[in-house]
Amino acid sequence: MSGTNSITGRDAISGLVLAGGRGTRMGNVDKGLQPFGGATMAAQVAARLAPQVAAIAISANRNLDAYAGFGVPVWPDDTPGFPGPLAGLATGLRRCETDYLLSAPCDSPFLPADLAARLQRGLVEAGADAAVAVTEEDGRRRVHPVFCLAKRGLAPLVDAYLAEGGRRMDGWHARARVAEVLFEDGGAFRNINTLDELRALDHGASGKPRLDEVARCVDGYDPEALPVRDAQRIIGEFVAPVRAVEQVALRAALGRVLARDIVSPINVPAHDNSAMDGYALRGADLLPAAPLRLAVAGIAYAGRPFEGAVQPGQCVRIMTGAVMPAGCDSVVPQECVSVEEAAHGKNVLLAPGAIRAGDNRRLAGEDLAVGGVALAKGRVVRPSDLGLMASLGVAEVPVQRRLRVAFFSTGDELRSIGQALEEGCVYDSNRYTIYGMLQRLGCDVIDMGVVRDDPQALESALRDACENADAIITSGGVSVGAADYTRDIMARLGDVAFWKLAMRPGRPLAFGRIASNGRSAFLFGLPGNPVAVMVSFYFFARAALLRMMGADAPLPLLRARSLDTIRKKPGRTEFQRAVLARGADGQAEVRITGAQGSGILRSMSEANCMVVLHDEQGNVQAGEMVDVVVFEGLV
Ligand SMILES: Nc1nc2c(c(=O)[nH]1)N[C@H]1C(S)=C(S)[C@@H](COP(=O)(O)OP(=O)(O)OC[C@H]3O[C@@H](n4cnc5c(N)ncnc54)[C@H](O)[C@@H]3O)O[C@H]1N2
Ligand code: MOO
Ligand SMILES: [Mg+2]
Repeated sequence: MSGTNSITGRDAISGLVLAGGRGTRMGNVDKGLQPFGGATMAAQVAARLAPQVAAIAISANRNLDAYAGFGVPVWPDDTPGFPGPLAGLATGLRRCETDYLLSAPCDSPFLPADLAARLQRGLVEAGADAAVAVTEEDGRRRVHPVFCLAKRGLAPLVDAYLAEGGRRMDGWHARARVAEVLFEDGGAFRNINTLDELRALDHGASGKPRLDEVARCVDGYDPEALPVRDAQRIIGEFVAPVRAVEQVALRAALGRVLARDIVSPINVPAHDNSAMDGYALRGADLLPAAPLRLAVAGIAYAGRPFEGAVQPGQCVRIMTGAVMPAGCDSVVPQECVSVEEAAHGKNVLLAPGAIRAGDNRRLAGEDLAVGGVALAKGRVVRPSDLGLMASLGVAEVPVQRRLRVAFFSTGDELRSIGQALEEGCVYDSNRYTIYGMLQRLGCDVIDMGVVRDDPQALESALRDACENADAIITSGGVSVGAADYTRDIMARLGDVAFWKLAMRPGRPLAFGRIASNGRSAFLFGLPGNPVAVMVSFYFFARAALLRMMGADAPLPLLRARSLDTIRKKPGRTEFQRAVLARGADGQAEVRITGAQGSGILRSMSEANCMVVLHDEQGNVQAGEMVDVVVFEGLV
C-alpha cells in the first residue's frame, strides 16, 4: 500500500461530531440541529467526516431522538452537567471501537476533506498519541484542539484530567504526546457562533458558491440562451444532498434510497451445497473411462445435513440446497445414475464422463462473501434488493429520509376540479402531473393548490413552502407576461436565476434557493405550459431531486430508428413525444406522436417515450438512429 491511507487507514478511525454543548451563544438552541445547507449543521459535519472514517457517532446531550434520526450512534456525556466538549471526547474515547477517534465540532461545516488523513500522517510521523489541527493567521499560530485525532488508549488519561475538574479541550495535552499539524486553509476551520452568522452563511451558499458563481464557470454563460447540458450541470453543482438517515423495516425500504452500503454479515450461501437432487461424491473417485459403483452411505436434506464423513468408494443421497457432506465436492444428478440394491443398502452406478469433479456444487460465499458490499449506498431499493437483504438476514435498513417537496400552480385562469369553468379559464392540470411525478420519485408531497397572480399571495405561498419543504416546484409565471409576478418575488426571497433555455418545449426556467425564517429550500420554477412542465421536470428537476435524496440513478438513454423525418434546428435541444415499438426486423423503432405544441398534453399521454434531439443535431431523416428516453421505469 502507498499514500496517506497506508499509515493506519481510515478503517482505524471513528469520527465523532461534538454536538453536546448548551449553544449559549446561539440563545441556547441546539446548535447541531440548526438548518444549514439543506440539512442541519451536525448533519453537514457528519457528511464531511463520513468519507474520511470507518464510522461516525454523535456526542449530544439534548434532542437525542432528532440525532438518532441521522442513523448513527448518539453518545450523551458520561459526565453529567454539560461539562463541555472534552466530556464528549472522553465519552467517545471510551466507546469507540477503532484504534483512533477523530473529533470535530458540529458548528464547523467547512472542515477539510483530508482532515483525518493529514492528522493521521502527522501523528504517525511524530510518534505521537494524538494530533490536533493548527492554522496560521497573520503570522500567529492558532491551535484547534476540538479537531483532534486521538488514540483510544488515551481514555484513562483524559478521564483523570476531567475527574480533577479539568475542562479545557487542550488541558490534557501536556500529559501526552500531541502532534500539531499545520493546515493552510484557515477558513476550513471556521465555526459558526451566532444565528445571524448561520443565516448569513446559509442564505447565500452554505459553504457552497452562489448560483451566479457556479454559472460563471460555464463557458460563455448566457441566461437568455442556456444550453440544456449547461443548465443541468449548474443545477447539479448547486443542489446539495439532504443528509438525514432513518432506519426502516426491510419491506418499507422498497423504493427508498440506501443511506449506507449494505455489507454482508455472512457468506451466502453459508455452506457449500448441492445444486441438484442426486448423489454427492468425492471427485477423486471419478473414473475417466470406466463405470463407477459407489455405496450410498446416508442421506442429506436441505436443512438436515449428513453428519458423517464420506469415505472413498461412498456417496450420499443429497437434495438441492443440502450442505455438501465432508469429503464430497461433486454431485451427480439422480437422472444420470442407476441404483441397485446391495446386501448392506444401496449402490449407485455412474457411466464414465457423467460429470466432472466439482460439478453441481454451489460454493459458500459465491453469491455474497462475508464483509463484501452487497448493495451500495445511493441505490434505489428494488424488489431484488429486498430479497438480497433478506438473504443476509437484514431486518432493518438505513435509508435517506424522504425528500419533502411542496408544489403549487400559479395563474388567475386556473380552476380546480369541482369548480365551474368560467370563460377563459382552464382546469389546473400541472398540479396533477407534478403530483404524479413526485410520487413516483418517492417524495413526500405537499400540495399547496393554486396561487393567484397576486404578489402577496405568491410571497406567502413561497415562504410557507420554504419553511416546510426541502424543495419547491411551481408552475407558471416564469416567462415575461404582465402577470408573471413569480419572478420578482422568487428573486427577492433568495438566490434565483431565470433562464431561457435553448430547448423546446420548456424554454423558461427559474432555479435557485430561497430562504425564509432561517429555513431554505431549492426552487424549481417550471413553465406553465402543461407539456413544458413535464419536460422540465424530467430533464432538470428529476436529477436534482434525486441528488438531494442521495440517490444514484442516471437516466437511461436508448437508441432507436426514427420512422419519421424530423425537422430540427441545430443550436437547441428538442424533446419530441413519440411511441417506441419493435419493428418487423426486431429492432427498436420510434414514431413521433404528431403535433408537438407545448399545451397538448394528450400527445404526452399517447406517447411512451421522448426522442431527444441534441443541441448540435439538425434535421433527422427517416431511418436514422435517435436517442430515446422511455417513460416506463422513469418515474
Ligand atoms: N414574449 C414571450 N412570450 C412567451 C415566451 C417568451 O419567451 N417570450 N415563452 C413562452 C413559453 S416557451 C412558455 S412555456 C410560456 C411559459 O410561461 P409562464 O411560465 O409564464 O406560464 P403562464 O404564462 O402562467 O402559462 C402558460 C400557459 O400554460 C397554461 N397553464 C399554466 N399553468 C397551468 C396549469 N397549472 N394547468 C394547466 N395549464 C396551465 C396557461 O394557462 C397558459 O396557457 O410562456 C410563453 N410565452
Ligand atoms: O416551454 Mo414553452 O412550452 O417551450 O412553449
Ligand atoms: Mg406567462
